[in-house]
Amino acid sequence: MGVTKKQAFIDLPAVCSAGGVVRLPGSKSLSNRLLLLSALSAGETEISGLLASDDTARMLDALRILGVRIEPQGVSGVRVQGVGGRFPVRKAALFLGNAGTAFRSLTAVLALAGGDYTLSGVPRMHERPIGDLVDGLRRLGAHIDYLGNENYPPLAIRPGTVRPGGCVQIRGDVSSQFLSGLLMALPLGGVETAVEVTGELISRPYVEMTLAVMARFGVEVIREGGRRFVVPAGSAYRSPGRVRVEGDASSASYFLALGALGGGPVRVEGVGADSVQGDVRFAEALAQMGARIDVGDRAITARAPASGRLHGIDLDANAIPDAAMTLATTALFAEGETTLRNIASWRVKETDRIAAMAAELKKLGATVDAGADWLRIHPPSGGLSSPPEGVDTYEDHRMAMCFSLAAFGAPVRINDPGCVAKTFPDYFARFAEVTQAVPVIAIDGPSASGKGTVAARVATALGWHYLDSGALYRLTALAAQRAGVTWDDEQALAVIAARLNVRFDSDSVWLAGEPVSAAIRSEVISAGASQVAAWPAVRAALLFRQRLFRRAPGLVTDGRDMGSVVFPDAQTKIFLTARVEVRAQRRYQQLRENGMSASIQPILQDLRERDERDSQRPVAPLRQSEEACLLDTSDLTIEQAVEKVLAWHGEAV
Ligand SMILES: O=C(O)C1=C[C@@H](OP(=O)(O)O)[C@@H](O)[C@H](O)C1
Ligand SMILES: C=C(OP(=O)(O)O)C(=O)O
Repeated sequence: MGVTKKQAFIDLPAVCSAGGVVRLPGSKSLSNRLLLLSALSAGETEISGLLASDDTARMLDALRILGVRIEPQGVSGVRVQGVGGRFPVRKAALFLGNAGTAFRSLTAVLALAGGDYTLSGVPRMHERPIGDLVDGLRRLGAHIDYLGNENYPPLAIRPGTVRPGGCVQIRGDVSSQFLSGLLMALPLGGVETAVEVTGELISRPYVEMTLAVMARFGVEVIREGGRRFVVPAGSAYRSPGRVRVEGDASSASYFLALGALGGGPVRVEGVGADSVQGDVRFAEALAQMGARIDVGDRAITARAPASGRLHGIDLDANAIPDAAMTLATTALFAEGETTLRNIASWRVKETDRIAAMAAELKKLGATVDAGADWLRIHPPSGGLSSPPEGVDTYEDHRMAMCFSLAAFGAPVRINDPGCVAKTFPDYFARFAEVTQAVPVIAIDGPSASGKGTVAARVATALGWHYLDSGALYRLTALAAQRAGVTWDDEQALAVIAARLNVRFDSDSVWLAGEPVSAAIRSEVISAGASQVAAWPAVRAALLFRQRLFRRAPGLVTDGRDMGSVVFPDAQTKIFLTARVEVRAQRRYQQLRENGMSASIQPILQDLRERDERDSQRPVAPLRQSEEACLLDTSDLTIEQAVEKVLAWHGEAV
């Protein structure tokens, strides 16, 4: 289940359990720090386990433009030829996307580098503050101009009279990346410089990570209390030769949550107890919610609580701003409310994450309260609702990944899923590997083949849900007729299909509160259904609607494109047919039993024409897909056909 960058949405099936092993992609924060310090070092550095994503691509591109030689090595490694503190290219324009870790650190480094540089990013990057860092750098004598709004990128950096030394103050309450960037840049000055943080220092573990990475490259920053850091005279980066990037602890959070929600165990490999990433402490928060967690040296495992259900928590999440987002969607399934505090930085990340999270959680039925720096989630009382318009992701990779967890409650449509490329391009494929979707038996076949009768009986036998997908097309035809819309008006029909107010119960179909089981079976509406079903816009409008029927414990569905288009991942696919003469005979008998007069010839003729139309139409034509088992019921009773389907299903599980 991969996604492309431009894909409008991905429909995640409802998930009933999760378990397995995930080898984590490299840490974004470590990858970009290691790349930068390798480039600034004397000597060559081999980095393995590097993250391949948009954020690291922006850093790699920038360093190459600055004249750093970087060659790929193996599957996920690079060899970086360090420049010994001086970039060969003294004038360049750098585009840094929405990579905070690249933008902030390169601003600091280039401000002390003595060249002419412009730094820009995507529109959202230009809304993410950088004033506190620029102020700190200007105090050191850097020459930086704002090219757009004051205190925000894009920036122009010119050679200044930079005199590191003494003590420079920097604010730490908007982003820790300002302090991290400044600290990483100061060894370029060569003289002792102290940095003093004013205001609160948020996201502190990321500063610890910065100090750990600098130490690995030979620069030991001296700490004096919690807010003063001294970069000693004569500090210079030296390559450690080889470094390996840990797995990304923030990316681990989604899979650990899956383990906690879906039974588990889910084991993430690549981070563990000795990690330098603060986000490993997400596992503790999950344990507080009741999950069973094992933290090993290089792996973490999560399982659901013995009681089965997580419970809400009240947490100061300042130290784990990224992974804390995962708690917000995990909270949808917890007992009681969850409050996340001290998360003001969420407002200036890829989007205003407090506002975005609140808006989308509400769409799923949660009650949400939010303040300037906190968020409280009350899980939906009557089960999750799944908005047909999809969950919006605000060009924020973490929104997309967090909301994949909603699939534990209902099928969910995630809009713009390609935004995960910022840190985890194959996220959805990995998600599919460790989750077990609610099973589907998809029965496709031509008109009057008996597939509906067989499917409904199989559903009853298994205690599963049943979807007669053809009924949705019939309902669209009927609703259109009632609204005075003709069956050739594709766009108007699509609007009707999207807004169908329909309810199925055990033996009736309801349209806008009125029973219509008989009305939708009339010959006129049957012909209308076939006509409206040929319109691509109608099929698109009904796609998610059909997928919404996939709920635990399972779904049996019949139609024309159930196995090929609507549920391509169905566990059991059947193409159910019968000779056209047999189908005509069955339809004839059915009509007679219902007291209608009928003769066989026109029925036969009509079925032949309908077969032709259904198999020739350009959108979702009726044909047996390769994986589908062929069930010819010409010489079978209904009971025999049902038994056959159940037997095939038994083999598939
Ligand atoms: O230094 C880093 O690598 C990061 C620091 C954090 O940002 P803030 O310090 O802005 O909270 C975090 O959210 C970001 O994803 C990565
Ligand atoms: C805040 C994030 O990114 P950035 O490094 O751009 O700040 C993030 O990855 O959640």
